[in-house]
Amino acid sequence: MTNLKSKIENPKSVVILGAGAWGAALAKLAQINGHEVRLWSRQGFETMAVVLKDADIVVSAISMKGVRDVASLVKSCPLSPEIIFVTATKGLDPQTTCTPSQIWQTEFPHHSVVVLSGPNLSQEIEEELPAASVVASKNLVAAHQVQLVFSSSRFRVYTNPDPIGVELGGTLKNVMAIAAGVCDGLHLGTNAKAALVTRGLMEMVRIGQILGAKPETFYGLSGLGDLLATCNSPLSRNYQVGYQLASGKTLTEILNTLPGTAEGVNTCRVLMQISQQQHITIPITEQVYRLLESEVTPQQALDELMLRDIKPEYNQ
Ligand SMILES: NC(=O)c1ccc[n+]([C@@H]2O[C@H](COP(=O)([O-])OP(=O)(O)OC[C@H]3O[C@@H](n4cnc5c(N)ncnc54)[C@H](O)[C@@H]3O)[C@@H](O)[C@H]2O)c1
Ligand SMILES: O=P(O)(O)OC[C@H](O)CO
Repeated sequence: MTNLKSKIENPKSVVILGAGAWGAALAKLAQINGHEVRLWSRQGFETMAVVLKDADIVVSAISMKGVRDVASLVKSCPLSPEIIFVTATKGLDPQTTCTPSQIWQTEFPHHSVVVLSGPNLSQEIEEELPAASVVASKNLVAAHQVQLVFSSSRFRVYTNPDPIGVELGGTLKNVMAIAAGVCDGLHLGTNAKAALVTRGLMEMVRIGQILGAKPETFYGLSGLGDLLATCNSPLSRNYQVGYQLASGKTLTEILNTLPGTAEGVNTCRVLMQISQQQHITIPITEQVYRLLESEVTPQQALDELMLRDIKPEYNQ
């Protein structure tokens, strides 16, 4: 354990890849702590090689669709063998169904990869409201280094030894946030929302266990915590997708005006591939998928869920 008051004895050179909402908020957190921070974006003027020079920690806050290309670009640059990679993306690769940390670890097998995830709506972080998050890695020394970079009196960071669980907690909840937006958009009430989020958490645990996560991780900040934040906040882009679908807008109309990325749309499609390959029962995700594909209306999706076979609570 480290006393926060004595923390900035060793400032790091931190590179943030992606200057979107989350990249900018993470850059601010590290800067406030006295670290040297450089931001790379595909619209920027500096080359990746120049930005990465002398970096200690490289944080990816790129949307899922860009992770593979950006990781290969980083690989083409000269790098110190000591660099720690941090991934803050909440998505799944549609081609391989891999998580972002699996992509980074495959590209950089000899480097430590740390997952950063938690209930972290970027606008609230930018406003310096208090929040907590998790850094997870098989290498807990590396996770602790990243914990020191971001921890402050406004941002409390915990370490965790289950990177795939922490990563999937943040990724799978985006699909549930779309469903929660629909629930609120249809004015279904507090009981319905509680049922949806609780059953959604069970669905997340079921998928997560098959993909190698520890079930208990989903009851922490990156699973339950992020569900509570994202399923209840109009600041969440995923929640907004669901809310606006319930009001009758098409997905194309919604995505055309959404500020930034709603990863749950792509994640839902990838989860349908995984559930078919692995025979996992994911009824809420399936209805969100059918809604996104315009196969059902929000009301029909609700009816399908309510009229499923009755069963014990702790059984599929
Ligand atoms: N905004 C939040 O509150 C928040 C919080 C935690 C995690 N996240 C996650 O962080 C990731 C980024 O979210 P965001 O809110 O910053 O999204 P954003 O849309 O604001 O920014 C996305 C960033 O990715 C870059 N990008 C996209 N495709 C790219 C490509 N092909 N090549 C290079 N760069 C590319 C964009 O240029 C931009 O810098 C998402 O996976 C999201 O789920 C977001
Ligand atoms: O705006 P969203 O829906 O991508 O949510 C942002 C973060 O994941 C909340 O933790």
